[in-house]
Amino acid sequence: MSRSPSPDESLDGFVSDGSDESEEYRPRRRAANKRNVRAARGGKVSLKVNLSALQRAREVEALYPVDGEVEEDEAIAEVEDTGFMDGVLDLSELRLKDDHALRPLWVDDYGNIILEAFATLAPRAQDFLIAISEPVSRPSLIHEYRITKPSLHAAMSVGLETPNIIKVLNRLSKTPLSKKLEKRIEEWTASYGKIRLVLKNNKYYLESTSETFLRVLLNDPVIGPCRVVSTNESASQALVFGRDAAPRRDFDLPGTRADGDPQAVEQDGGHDDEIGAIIGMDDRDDMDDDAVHSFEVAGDKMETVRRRCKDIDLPALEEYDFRNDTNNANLDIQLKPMTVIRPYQETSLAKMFGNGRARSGIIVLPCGAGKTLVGITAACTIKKSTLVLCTSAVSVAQWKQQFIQFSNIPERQICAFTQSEKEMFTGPAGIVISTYSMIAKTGKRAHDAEKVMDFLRKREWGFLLLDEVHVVPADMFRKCVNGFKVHAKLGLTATLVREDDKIQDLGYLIGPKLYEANWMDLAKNGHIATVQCAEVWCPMTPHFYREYLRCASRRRILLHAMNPNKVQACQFLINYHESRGDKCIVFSDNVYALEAYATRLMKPFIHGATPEGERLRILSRFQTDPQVNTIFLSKVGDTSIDLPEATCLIQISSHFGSRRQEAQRLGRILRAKRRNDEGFNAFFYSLVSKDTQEMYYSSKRQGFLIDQGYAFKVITELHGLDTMPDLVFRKKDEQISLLEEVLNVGENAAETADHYMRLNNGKHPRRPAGPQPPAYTTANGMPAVQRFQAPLEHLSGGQNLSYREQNKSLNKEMSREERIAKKNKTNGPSSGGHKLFKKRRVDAEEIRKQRGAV
Ligand SMILES: Nc1ncnc2c1ncn2[C@@H]1O[C@H](COP(=O)(O)OP(=O)(O)OP(=O)(O)O)[C@@H](O)[C@H]1O
Repeated sequence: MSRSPSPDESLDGFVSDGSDESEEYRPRRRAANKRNVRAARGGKVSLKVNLSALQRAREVEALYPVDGEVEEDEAIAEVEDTGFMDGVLDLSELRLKDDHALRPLWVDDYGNIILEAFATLAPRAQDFLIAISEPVSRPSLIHEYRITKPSLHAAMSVGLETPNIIKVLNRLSKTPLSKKLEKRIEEWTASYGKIRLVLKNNKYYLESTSETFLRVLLNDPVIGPCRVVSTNESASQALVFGRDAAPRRDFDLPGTRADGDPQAVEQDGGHDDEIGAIIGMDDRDDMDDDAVHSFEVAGDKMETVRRRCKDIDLPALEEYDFRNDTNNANLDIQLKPMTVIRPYQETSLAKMFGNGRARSGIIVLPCGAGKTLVGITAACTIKKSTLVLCTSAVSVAQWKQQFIQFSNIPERQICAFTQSEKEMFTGPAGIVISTYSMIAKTGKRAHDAEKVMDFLRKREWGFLLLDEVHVVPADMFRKCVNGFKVHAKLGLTATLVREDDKIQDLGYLIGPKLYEANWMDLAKNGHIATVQCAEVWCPMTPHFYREYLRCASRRRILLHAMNPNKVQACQFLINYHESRGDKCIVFSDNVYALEAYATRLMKPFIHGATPEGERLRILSRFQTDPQVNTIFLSKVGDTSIDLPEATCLIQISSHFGSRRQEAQRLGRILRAKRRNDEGFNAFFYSLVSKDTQEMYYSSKRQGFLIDQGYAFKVITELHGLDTMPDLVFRKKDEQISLLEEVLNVGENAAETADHYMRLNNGKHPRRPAGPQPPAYTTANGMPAVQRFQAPLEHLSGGQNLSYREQNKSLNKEMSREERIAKKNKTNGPSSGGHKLFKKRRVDAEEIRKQRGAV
């Protein structure tokens, strides 16, 4: 029987790298290997990787159809580059090592890696893989990773060296690493760290210890012209800039250990130092021993310079030696003594400050895992002026509140720059929090806003914090990164995905991904809630489906959102969960559907047009009032709404295939207060109208969460729904009335379609496979004429009395109630209401008194 090593055990003792194997064993091994792979394919260990490049390419192609053959070529090129073919990672030709059962990895020539997550060594291997590769998919038993150029650069940036990467990978792999992969890793890491981009005295310089590399940049047709040539300097002359101080290795965040200390790694066990090194040891100080050559580059050309450096495989390293920065004033900020950061927050920060400097990059943590505190701790470590950019004014308020809650920053040193607040700090250093749109605004600004912008542009910032960093690649926002003089940048996000291909741009706009937490691990440790996910299939009623097949795509959105069976399913789930004591959020992207559902089911709702005061009132009632257990939210609630009371989420209409939105919505219940109760589960339901395009989009949306290890169950029947009292739209004529209403609302009601068309460059979505609309539609699928036959009373709502009766908005009810309560409070219980009734009340009081006297 094979011996199971303990996780801390050295790999040296029981593992040989297979290179000493004699030729005679090979055929047998190959056969064993093939058997193993066959067994794996048929049994527990499936090597069929569902998200292959080709499949992804097809999915993207289906969503964003592009004419021509270029795409196919690109897909094939990608397949060749990644080694995937028809969804299968072919490892059958590889030779297994003797003790392969003890090793947790399968690694192919292209850097595709499968981790057996159930193996004893899996936790350590996982730490290593997160450092050197991109997590692709991490369900419960088998994880998939991929080594890419940026992932290797990220590994180098946290102090790993090429020989160590190859050595550890080889040790953990069930088969010897191929020479091809070794060569790839060597090539991809060869030029890393040769160039640095530094900001000194408000000017950017490209630096290198090697004059040769610097000359390559100087002579480059793109970077060369970005150089700022001083009057007394010839264009070909590289300027010797001086020596940099040696990097310090003390990482002194409150409550953290000295990760950069080599002794700490030794104490971990000297034999395991290569794996231990990923925690933050850094031996790269060769750049600091030699003279540094540099030249200045124009501040407004930073994006071009960064991108070009990446393209020519000389990525510019951006590290900020904040401890030795005497030019910028220090900010007196530190975490409050009672603030304790969690282990994963500490690990992510160790990646940023592992060598005593601040590395620019991106930290990926699930929603509700506390990214804000990670950002605040980073700011407390750098202790220089900090600029925070987030997505909305609500987030600005939350960041400010959390800075004050977790750190000792005085309120006057922290300012907000939004539509309504235009503050500037006094003194040499401080913190400014603003939104991307505020900064990215083009055109003329108000005088006070322009003054603040001037204040922001003129100074040097020690630290730029970018919340929800996935928005940055959008054309509108990328200038936020380039518009300021910044030393260190940290991007925070839960979902490093976009439906366009711009996410890669973050690599040169911000920096490499420094850390990505595993959602399932955080859930297991109680930092976020455990969620049960389900997709509820709601058949379309015959009337709705007939119209669905006839209508243009914009109208279809409304039809599948307003499907009466879906409304019923929603009502059933709300009732079920409210009776269990859950608090529910129902999400709908479609505002028309949102209002219609909420008014029909008598629940409050919030969307873009809901006034601020009403929003706050509804949210506070949801949190505190046992009578208000369900609210309806449009996409305004996707991010930055902190409702730890919510334990159940129902999605009735969503924004096409957005994986990010699905994850962000799930994030609303990951913060559930009750997450630490024994056996507690939060619930996430997606209601999908069967046999409509929603089915396709729904599976696409789930992609990201499935990769994080969530499993979606499909519910085809809700038991007890038929017998539920007060079930809405039980009668056929009610359903028909609803259909009429849907067909009669303006085109704008299908609001989400516009967004899709924008994404799709103005083209109409492709028709899904299946029944096609009848012949009276035009060539591009639009209906020539829209006719609907119905008796007059249907159109006038004559048959719709029972529907109209409940058609009141609870929002209005709630604000009326609250107004009365407020008046009662100020005027005493017997007063309030209209003055006419006040008079009557006084009269009634008189009469009562007289009766009492009798
Ligand atoms: N170490 C910690 N100690 C105490 N509370 C914490 C800690 N980390 C996070 N929290 C709390 O957890 C909650 C969620 O944190 P936060 O809002 O930063 O999450 P997030 O990751 O930014 O989520 P989202 O992506 O949804 O905005 C907050 O109430 C925050 O105060």
